[in-house]
Amino acid sequence: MSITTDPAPMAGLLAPDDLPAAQQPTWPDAAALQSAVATLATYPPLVFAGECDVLKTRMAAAARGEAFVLQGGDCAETFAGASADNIKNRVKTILQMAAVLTYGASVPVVKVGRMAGQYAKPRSSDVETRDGVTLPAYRGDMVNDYDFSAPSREPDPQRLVRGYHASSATLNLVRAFTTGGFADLRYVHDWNKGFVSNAANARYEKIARDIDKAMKFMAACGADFEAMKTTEFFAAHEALLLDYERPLVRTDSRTGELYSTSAHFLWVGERTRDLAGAHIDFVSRIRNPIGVKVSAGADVDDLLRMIDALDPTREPGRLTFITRMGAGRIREALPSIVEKVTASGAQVTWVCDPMHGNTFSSASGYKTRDFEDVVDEVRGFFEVHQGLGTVPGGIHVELTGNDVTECIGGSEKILDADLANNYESLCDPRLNHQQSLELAFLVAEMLSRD
Ligand SMILES: O=C[C@H](O)[C@H](O)COP(=O)(O)O
Ligand SMILES: C=C(OP(=O)(O)O)C(=O)O
Ligand SMILES: [Mn+2]
Repeated sequence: MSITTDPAPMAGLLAPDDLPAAQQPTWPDAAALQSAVATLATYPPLVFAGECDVLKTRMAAAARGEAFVLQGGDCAETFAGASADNIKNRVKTILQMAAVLTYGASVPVVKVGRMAGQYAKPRSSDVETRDGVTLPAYRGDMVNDYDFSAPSREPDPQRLVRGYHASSATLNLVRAFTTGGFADLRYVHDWNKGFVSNAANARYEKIARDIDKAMKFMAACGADFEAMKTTEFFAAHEALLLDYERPLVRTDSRTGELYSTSAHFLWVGERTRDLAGAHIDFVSRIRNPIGVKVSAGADVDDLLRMIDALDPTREPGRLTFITRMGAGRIREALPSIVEKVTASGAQVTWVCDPMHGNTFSSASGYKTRDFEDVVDEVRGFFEVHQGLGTVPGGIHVELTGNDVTECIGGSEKILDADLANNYESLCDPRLNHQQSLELAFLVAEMLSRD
């Protein structure tokens, strides 16, 4: 593994001032911003270039149908939420989902957390009005505070530095969990402990028993379990806040190439994927595996130009299209996009985000999603790819390991009236632990039929 510590040539190269950058905060104090950016530029990398290259090979395998990508985590991480319990529950949930998928569909699962950097949010509106008072919108903990007061909502560049430290602490714990024995497949039962018992847990227990049995059988046959003691786990977030991302780019000492060291995988969101904009320009300059969100309204010629800009050499695993079309539109909108992209010879990894096209405001006023729509969009995704003979490479889900009530439906039958019970998200509604496991069981069935 290479250590990438050389500061990137920042001037000019990574910060062309002339490109429009959507969804950036208006920092009130230019000198304070300069100082925060300069501080970030001196910090050590959070991830290494060699790890990003490994993830690229995993994404390439998923594009060929030899692996399946599971990306999951909060819509918006918060500094206060970066606690040991929250992080552990999220990691356990992803490990459980991966076990269900691997066991159910006999396919390796590439585990990627929306974690350790998912602190900035694009918003539909720059402002929020409550009881006649209008303030800047909350843009994530790396920009401002959710509390509804003028000082809290003012963007504070010191939050970029806090974001780095929170990401570093989170990633440290994730690495400890996934390489320090906790992710050992022989402890597959333990990942279920501490969660309230429910139908999905019970179903998981059954799979865990089967895995246990298989492991004991293999142990009796003299199998070597060394490789099962740890698991690969990658970090990802939206490359939104350029004042955070640019100073964390480093030169890989092996190759002289530039890498983002803020995460293994970065994606550009639906609201910032302007071909002529600063975000696409930024990710075109780094060598990490990258993603772009694609809505039902995406123009396919735009996407083809994007492929040329981001993956001119057609490098396997380099580019992922994360489609987020909505359950009602995916079956009509996705086929022509996949067809034309495939016909162009490009080899992108197709991942389904069944969350962002299915958000609505409930009668009680909460932003929510119906579990049925989430499942239906994934089903549509599989149907389209099966119909075209292309590869459904993974899913990208907003989830938490906690017992929240943010999305309606699922076998617990969460209703609109239940949303108030435990709605914690500061941005979009997440699947709770049980809904996440249920989704994994359903996707395992779709995958094994594929
Ligand atoms: O997570 C995605 C976006 O940031 C989010 O959906 C925007 O939400 P808004 O429409 O409430 O601004
Ligand atoms: C902002 C997000 O999604 P999108 O860009 O697809 O709207 C997100 O993933 O939280
Ligand atoms: Mn979101």
